[in-house]
Amino acid sequence: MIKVVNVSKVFRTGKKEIRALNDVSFELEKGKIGALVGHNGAGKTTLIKILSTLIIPDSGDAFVNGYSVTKQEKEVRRNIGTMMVSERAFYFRLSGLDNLVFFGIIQGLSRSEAKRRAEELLELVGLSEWKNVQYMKYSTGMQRKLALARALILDPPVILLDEPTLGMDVVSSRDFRSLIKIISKEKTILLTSHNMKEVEDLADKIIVLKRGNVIAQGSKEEILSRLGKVKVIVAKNVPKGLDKYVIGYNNGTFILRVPQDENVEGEVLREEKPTLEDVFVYLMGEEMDSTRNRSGRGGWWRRWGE
Ligand SMILES: Nc1ncnc2c1ncn2[C@@H]1O[C@H](COP(=O)(O)OP(=O)(O)OP(=O)(O)O)[C@@H](O)[C@H]1O
Repeated sequence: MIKVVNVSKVFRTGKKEIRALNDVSFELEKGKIGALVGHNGAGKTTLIKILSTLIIPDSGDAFVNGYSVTKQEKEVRRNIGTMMVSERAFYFRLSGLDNLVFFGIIQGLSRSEAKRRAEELLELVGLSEWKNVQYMKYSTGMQRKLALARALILDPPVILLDEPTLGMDVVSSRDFRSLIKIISKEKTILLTSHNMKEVEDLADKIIVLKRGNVIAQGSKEEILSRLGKVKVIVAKNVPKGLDKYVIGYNNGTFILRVPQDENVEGEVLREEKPTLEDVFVYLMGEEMDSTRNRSGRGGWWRRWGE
């Protein structure tokens, strides 16, 4: 179980203050998969780091299996397995098996226990055939699987995964998602992702962060209910503020996926139920434009069309 209670975190660099998390609260029950979503810099990794006891919140507290991240760090560490996005801890010249045995031993297992557990986990993540191959020869997908195996070494009840399928090809990421589902039956899993299809496929609960604030949370159905239908429109012009809904551009005409009640002049091709991606774009508001168009000259399609 994970419980986050009024967590805030401000980073200070020189005179600049960045409010990475602002009064964030949510709960995730045992056996559930939670997904933290939000634009770049929304605060997802900061929250994962707080839950991993890598950084301390300025205020509020979070609980992992009932243990406080601010007061019971050791207990929290025994209850979590983490897989961070920038994974540099593995030894490149050691095999997958030797890497896992090493991490088992430094986490307190005897050599024989570590070997037994490593073999078991390599089987689980589908790397048995590659166990004696050096880590540096592993593909991105294999490296990520090994990182997941390492997170599971002590069989912790809570698993934290920061962008677990980043950089993986379609088949590997689908494979990895199946693995996450298998593991989740016994555990609480919190992951971050920018891939809305992945979130749709995996998450029992979705927590949407925007500039460090939780702006929506709930089941997939609850999040989807934030938006009525969407319409796909071919239009000659994009009304101000609706740039984020453009999905295509061709010879001076735009294709938009917009919430049904938005007023856009054009030909409506079809109306559809919204996807999570639609709701995400809708909820993110001007954030999408500011992250996509740093030039301030409008979307890629505008620049392309100029
Ligand atoms: N150690 C740090 N020092 C200063 N600022 C930081 C630090 N870590 C994070 N930040 C800032 O805090 C904000 C939240 O960052 P965070 O990495 O949590 O976002 P994120 O949602 O994980 O983003 P992304 O999707 O790009 O990984 C950002 O503005 C980031 O620049």
